[in-house]
Amino acid sequence: MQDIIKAIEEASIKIKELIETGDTGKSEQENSTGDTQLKLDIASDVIIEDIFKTIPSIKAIVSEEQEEIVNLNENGEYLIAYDPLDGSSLVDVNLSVGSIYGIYKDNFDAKSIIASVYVVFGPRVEMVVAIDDVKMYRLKKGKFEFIQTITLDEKGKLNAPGSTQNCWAPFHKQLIDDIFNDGYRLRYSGGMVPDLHQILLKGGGLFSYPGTTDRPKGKLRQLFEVFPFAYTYEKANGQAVDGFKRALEVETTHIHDTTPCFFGSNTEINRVLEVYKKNG
Ligand SMILES: O=P(O)(O)OC[C@H]1O[C@](O)(COP(=O)(O)O)[C@@H](O)[C@@H]1O
Ligand SMILES: [Mg+2]
Ligand SMILES: [Mg+2]
Repeated sequence: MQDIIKAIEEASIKIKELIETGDTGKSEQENSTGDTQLKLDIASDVIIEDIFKTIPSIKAIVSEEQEEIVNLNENGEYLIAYDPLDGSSLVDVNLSVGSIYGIYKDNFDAKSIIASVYVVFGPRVEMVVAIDDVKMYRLKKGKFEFIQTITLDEKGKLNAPGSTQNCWAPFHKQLIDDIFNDGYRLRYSGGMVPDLHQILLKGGGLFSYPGTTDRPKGKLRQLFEVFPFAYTYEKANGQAVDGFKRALEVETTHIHDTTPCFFGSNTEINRVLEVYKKNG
């Protein structure tokens, strides 16, 4: 596993350079989810794939930006699903973005995830590794230094409500309104990595990306986005659910499947489960 973490560190140093100097324009291509790919999405995907190809312990990889699984080493132990540049459309307005990696064994599905890593590219570059616990590292002078272990409080103060609000179910809108009426503060940048990183570091709160009338299964992708963060939140003493059950119990039928998702500390997630149980 250490070889994979080192590979992610190496890729992140290159992606940082790419973000700082690369072209933020659109490419001519779409990915499997139908998003127009930015040149930065494609270039960061190439950086990661080229580095992962040199690691013998990786059996196969799949990227949010590619259609198919890429087999690497027959005898490799690990499968990695990754989102090379999450929130890439925020680079041109100079907001934070990230990379997300889910490390799986045997199958690309929720019950096979065994570790998760994400990297935030903001004013500083930070890497968060969840294996048995959740550890944060910061890039300083070309090296990732350990900074702290992350754990969530039982209850937080932040609310990050995602997706198109005029497509929310009325009970979901009521839930979000009630949370604001209880004094929670709005914190939503449109980048899943910095938004979830903020909630983790500020002790807790709620990030939601529900199913909506325009996207009943939500927007966020199971293997590349939801399961890795679900793993991290659970290891940090929080929870991640699809409204009704643990996100890590959601079935995957296709590598690019999406799911509604909610991440947070225990008080907020229990509140979501209660409301969805009554209305779902
Ligand atoms: O603009 P919306 O609908 O709230 O969606 C925001 C979400 O979409 C994403 O940007 C999707 O990720 P990509 O940029 O990798 O496609 C998440 O980072 C973010 O949480
Ligand atoms: Mg993404
Ligand atoms: Mg992406």
